[in-house]
Amino acid sequence: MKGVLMVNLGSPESPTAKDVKPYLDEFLMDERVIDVPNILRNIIVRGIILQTRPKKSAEAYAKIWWDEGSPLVVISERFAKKVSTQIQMPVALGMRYGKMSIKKAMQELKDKGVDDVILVPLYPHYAMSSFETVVVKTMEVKDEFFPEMKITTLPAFYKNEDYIKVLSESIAKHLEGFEYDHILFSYHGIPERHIRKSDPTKFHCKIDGSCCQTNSVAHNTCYRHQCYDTTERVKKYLGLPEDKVSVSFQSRLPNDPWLKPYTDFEFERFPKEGKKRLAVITPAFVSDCLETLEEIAMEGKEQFQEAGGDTYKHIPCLNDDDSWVSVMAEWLNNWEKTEKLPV
Ligand SMILES: C=CC1=C(C)c2cc3[nH]c(cc4nc(cc5[nH]c(cc1n2)c(C)c5CCC(=O)O)C(CCC(=O)O)=C4C)c(C)c3C=C
Ligand SMILES: [Fe+2]
Ligand SMILES: [Fe+2]
Repeated sequence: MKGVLMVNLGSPESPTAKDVKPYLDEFLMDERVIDVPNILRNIIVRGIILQTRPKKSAEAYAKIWWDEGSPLVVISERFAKKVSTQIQMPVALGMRYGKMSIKKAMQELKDKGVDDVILVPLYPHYAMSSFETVVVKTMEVKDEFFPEMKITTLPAFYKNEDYIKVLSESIAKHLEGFEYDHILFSYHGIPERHIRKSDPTKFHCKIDGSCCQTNSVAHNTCYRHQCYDTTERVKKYLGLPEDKVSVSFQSRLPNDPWLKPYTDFEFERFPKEGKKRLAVITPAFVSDCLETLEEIAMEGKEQFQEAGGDTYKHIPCLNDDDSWVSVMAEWLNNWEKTEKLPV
């Protein structure tokens, strides 16, 4: 019997340094997130980052935490539940990091008689630190604990027409009545090195956009290409003027060059260029989370207004929007016809 395994990133158990520390430890010790040799990763993560970051992160989480728990987890649960009412197979939700593990979710499916799993990484774009690590981890869990299970995966849906339509229409709805000078598409950043590592041709990706018009298999795994592609498609769908839309990348750790332009630098720049009414959309995430609710909706607004900006609007992620739920249900109900990740 078929069943659906949805996987999102995960969150700490509570917004306290005590719970943030083990969560960040598991997350940042992932070799696809901090991709340096194990000994060096140990030094960077355990010797440096985890010495101070858990306290700072816990304070940030506390600002956005809901009575029901972490927004990312609660929203993912609502989404999975709504989708399950529109399809004829069991749905389980797992997280790549933290206590709501992929193993627990797979066990839940197995207990319901599922042996044919549709894996849905809840990321629109492919990155080794998001989509790829979910697929690899799920395969490891399958091989170790559920060898009899078959797994097929929904590919990154960044250019899928149904997705672009619901994303665009959600943006349009939230923009109603908001006069803006500019719309910023702010995506989660990744180190530039990750783009080169994910390029199967090893020479295509130039990280400056000059390669993106040349057809290449590299685009199937190029996070930067896919972020710009989503933006172009939404721009076209909504007929947004070229000069009123741009892309940036948020959230980075020090030392490495990360994808540019950096979102916080853009917040400083726009008011100086007369762009004083700003809307920000965060399409790397399907669910609102720390990175959108704190970094963009709170910190970003403050940075923009301190730099001379006037009105500011963070457009929510798709979350458990009914049209988005219907699109996902449609993909799953028509799984035979839905595009699958090649194995
Ligand atoms: C090397 C570090 C990181 C990479 C690479 C990275 C990629 C990446 N992350 C997401 C999605 C999310 N990240 C979130 C939080 C978060 N991310 C990093 C680091 C990297 N992410 C850190 C240290 C944190 C924690 C924040 C903090 O403590 O300061 C979240 C939010 C989680 C939540 O509970 O709300 C999401 C979602 C993607 C999609 C991605 C690659 C494209
Ligand atoms: Fe992240
Ligand atoms: Fe490219």
